[in-house]
Amino acid sequence: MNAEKVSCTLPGVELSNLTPSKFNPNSSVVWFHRKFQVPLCSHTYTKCEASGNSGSNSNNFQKLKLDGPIQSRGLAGKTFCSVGICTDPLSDNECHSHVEEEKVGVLLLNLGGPETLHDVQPFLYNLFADPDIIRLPRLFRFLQRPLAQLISLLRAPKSKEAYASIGGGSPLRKITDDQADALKSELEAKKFPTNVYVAMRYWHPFTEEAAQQANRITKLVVLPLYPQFSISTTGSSIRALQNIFREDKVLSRLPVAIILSWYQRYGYIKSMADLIEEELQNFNTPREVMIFFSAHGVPDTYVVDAGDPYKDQMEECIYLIMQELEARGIENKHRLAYQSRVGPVQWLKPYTDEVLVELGQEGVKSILAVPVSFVSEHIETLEEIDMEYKELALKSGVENWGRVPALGCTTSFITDLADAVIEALPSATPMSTFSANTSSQQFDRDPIGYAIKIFIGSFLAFILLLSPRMLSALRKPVV
Ligand SMILES: C=CC1=C(C)c2cc3[nH]c(cc4nc(cc5[nH]c(cc1n2)c(C)c5CCC(=O)O)C(CCC(=O)O)=C4C)c(C)c3C=C
Ligand SMILES: [Fe+2]
Repeated sequence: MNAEKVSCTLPGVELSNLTPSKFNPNSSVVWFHRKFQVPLCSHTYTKCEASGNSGSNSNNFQKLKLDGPIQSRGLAGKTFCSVGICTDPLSDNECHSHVEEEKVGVLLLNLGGPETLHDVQPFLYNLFADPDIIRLPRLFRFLQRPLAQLISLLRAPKSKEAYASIGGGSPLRKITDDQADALKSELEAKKFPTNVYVAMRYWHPFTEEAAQQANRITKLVVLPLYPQFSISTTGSSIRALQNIFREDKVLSRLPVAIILSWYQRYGYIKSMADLIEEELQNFNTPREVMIFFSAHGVPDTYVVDAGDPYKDQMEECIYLIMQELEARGIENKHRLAYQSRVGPVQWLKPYTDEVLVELGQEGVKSILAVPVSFVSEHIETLEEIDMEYKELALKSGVENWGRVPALGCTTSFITDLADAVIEALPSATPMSTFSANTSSQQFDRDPIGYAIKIFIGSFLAFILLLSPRMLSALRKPVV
């Protein structure tokens, strides 16, 4: 493959083999995430730049001028952007000699889910105790754990009901284990023997357990099972990893390559288009079906204040899938909406439930739902989409409903993930060490002060949570 190469060095990080998306082919600018110290797709941030680069969006990102424009390139009619990872697979010979003496590991990052109904409340506690999920101002961070305790207790009955309706637990662990096995086999078939580990953020096997297994390897590729980057998902898991790696003598020196997002990879886009094309055939009049992408939402402030690239990446992802479908002569109408909001704040709009009602009222008769932020079946596909949204759509006048399955272990998809791992390997460097002031560190320094804060925090959280608005928001349908 002959890609135009652009390379440039920042202290500790080398950017090489950058390939831009068609959105920004002549740019010589790459946006660099301060916190993760990893370069991100240049095109994702063109909007920040266009808006004068003065908004709070730019806070987390640092602009890096390259020594020449990133050249656009065509690859079977597609263009890609995989800034931060090497996008040029090495030739077979090179790959061989490069990796034979290494013991390479792949760490799959995922959310995790309760395996039994008994696990639901502690799982919810872990989720809400994550400062990347409930983002409190620094002054109120001491409220995090008491708030998590209260919110998880309040939400648990509703969540348990939902998990009960899909068989009493989340299928996420089993599916992720299957994906890990499939990826390992695929990498072996490509002559890249690796160990593949699973690191869940909020349930077993926890990130800490997985990281310990990575102790015996010489190079690690971190691959989130989220196609698009969000602070609340990939960002949170990487923060957890960085905390673990910083504390460990061996891990802190381990060369690591992090794939921040891969929604723009052609293998993924093609696999999604294949699923959609196949599922459309189940309708009597496929051309009249509305392709309805439903993405997991995040609170608005993530994007507006914290510069989360999630929304931009989601929109580009949908654009790329629709381009691929158009290239196959499929020109159906499509919509994107965001599901699974929780709590009293505003989330990304439009909301899935509201759009479904609108579509029904507008006379749309056939809808194909496409879950797009996740690659496994889970509670939000099996319960929220298949049960709640389907019922809502049918009640609103829609007559024919279908849903695209999650990618799971689809061969073309796993093959592409394997390619992403191989391409990322050359960019592995020891993880950067940024300092995070976690509450556990605070406990170590000042246990009495910490206990007082927890007590006051619990009290304030209790009052806050008893407000009628908060109560009803938390009891809203499943997330
Ligand atoms: C890209 C995917 C996801 C984003 C972004 C995300 C953000 C996010 N989620 C919550 C709150 C909850 N999420 C819950 C479950 C859940 N979330 C995702 C994915 C994303 N979340 C998945 C795949 C799952 C299901 C896991 C499983 O068990 O199958 C839950 C628990 C379920 C429930 O009680 O409704 C909560 C709560 C927030 C607040 C958030 C962004 C800030
Ligand atoms: Fe979620």
